[in-house]
Amino acid sequence: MEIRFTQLQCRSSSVTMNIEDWLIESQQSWGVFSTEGDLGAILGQLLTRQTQDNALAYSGMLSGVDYSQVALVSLHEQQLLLEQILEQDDSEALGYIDPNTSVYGVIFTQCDDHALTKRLLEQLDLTRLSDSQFTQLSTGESRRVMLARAVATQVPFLVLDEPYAGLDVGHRQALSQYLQLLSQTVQMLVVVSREEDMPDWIEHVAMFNHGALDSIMAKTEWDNHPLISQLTAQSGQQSEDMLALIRRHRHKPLFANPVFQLHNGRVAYSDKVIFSGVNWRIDNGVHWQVKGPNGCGKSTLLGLIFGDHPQCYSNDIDIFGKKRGSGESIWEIKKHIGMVSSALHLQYRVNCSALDVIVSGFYDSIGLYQQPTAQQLAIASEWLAILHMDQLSKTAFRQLEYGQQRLLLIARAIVKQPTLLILDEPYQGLDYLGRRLIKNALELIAKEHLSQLLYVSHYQEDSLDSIQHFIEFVVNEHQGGYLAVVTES
Ligand SMILES: Nc1ncnc2c1ncn2[C@@H]1O[C@H](COP(=O)(O)OP(=O)(O)OP(=O)(O)O)[C@@H](O)[C@H]1O
Repeated sequence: MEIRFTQLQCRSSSVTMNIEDWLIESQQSWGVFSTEGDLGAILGQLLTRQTQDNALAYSGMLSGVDYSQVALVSLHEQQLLLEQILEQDDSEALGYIDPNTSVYGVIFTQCDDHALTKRLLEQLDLTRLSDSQFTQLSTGESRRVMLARAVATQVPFLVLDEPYAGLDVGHRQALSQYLQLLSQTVQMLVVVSREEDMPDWIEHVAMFNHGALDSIMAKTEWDNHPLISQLTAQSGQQSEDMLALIRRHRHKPLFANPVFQLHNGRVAYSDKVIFSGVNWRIDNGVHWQVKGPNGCGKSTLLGLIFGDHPQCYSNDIDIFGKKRGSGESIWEIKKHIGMVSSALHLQYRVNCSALDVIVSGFYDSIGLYQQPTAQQLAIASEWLAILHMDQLSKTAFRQLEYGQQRLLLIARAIVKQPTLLILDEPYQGLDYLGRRLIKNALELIAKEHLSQLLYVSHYQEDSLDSIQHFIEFVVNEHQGGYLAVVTES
């Protein structure tokens, strides 16, 4: 497909995309790097016209696209599929699991071809999850299923918006090799917001700065581009502003040690043990990073702390000086925890305004059902200004882009300055600047002990200097599943 953008302008809620002239020649694959705004979402929508009734308006010219021959992989698409399955889920009424919603099913329905489905399962390391329900997968597992689904459509052009988001190091490498092979037969636009996610095999890079196509270059030229260091300095200032806001509203909750303790933790689903023999003690003031490959149980472990995992009562847990299951109120515990995760993002399916989302952090609610105080509203408005979202204060959460939603959920978690701040892959969907901003802010929060961090990220570059304690899941050779090793650096 030969696609040409000429004097094209297109507006989304985060950014206005401007392209003077860009030619994607037939059989070329491109890497797209964007500093700000959800460029992947805009390009994806333009090239698929996926929302025909509500197609994204643009001025200028876009020629050469055969919309029916383009498939899109994005976090937004993933969220939509999950929502769709959850809404239609009548497995309880049916008394059996709908085969179309298994991993195999969601891929097979795209191609109606058993041999291709099996091949994709193997190529994307999904064979062992073939019968699992799509809605029960971990973040990295779902990401790979979304890729397999797109490839299963067998269209000649793929838009991959942040395809590496949520994948562990091993799966990122494997995916890069897989995409390189695929690029021999399928054209791709690979949109990334992390420098190191730009695939080595990509030959052409389009660099967008503040929404405008800034330059087109060979990959070697891009590797040494000076824009990156300028951007880093810019986001540093914004994070300082954020910290000033947090410091002003500082308060100090006190719990005796240990803040949390898990004795011989174990989580299993019928025939499958996820982890066992996990002992973990969290003391005051110590920040932790949870590590391990996709599917090892990181989110599950954090769910045991937060209290929303069904097996938290079958485990021996002490939290904030109380034994879990001893009649403690779950709300009393949640009051001291701020949480950001893909599961929470999926749960946040209410249609309140951007401002209300941040305010809801004071009440630990999904949506806002109480009359906030003037002070709470003022703090939430300051957060919106720091996130450059003050114009969107009244915009409904669900109308915002995935990355903007994620920024609001991060602010929602931080706003009450919880004792424990649980950040389970917080940067998913954030653009380059958003990620820098949040990472700097988290580093400062940790350094000043404004909250105690429990942190998950698969990227080495996301490591926070203030985190020196690690709990890492490794394969349990003897008993199956994973066990956890605690280390200090
Ligand atoms: N209800 C369930 N039934 C069966 N398996 C489940 C269920 N819920 C979760 N799992 C499995 O539990 C495992 C652990 O999931 P979890 O989300 O904790 O992984 P993770 O380490 O956070 O992974 P990632 O790095 O991909 O985010 C996954 O393999 C997932 O498929």
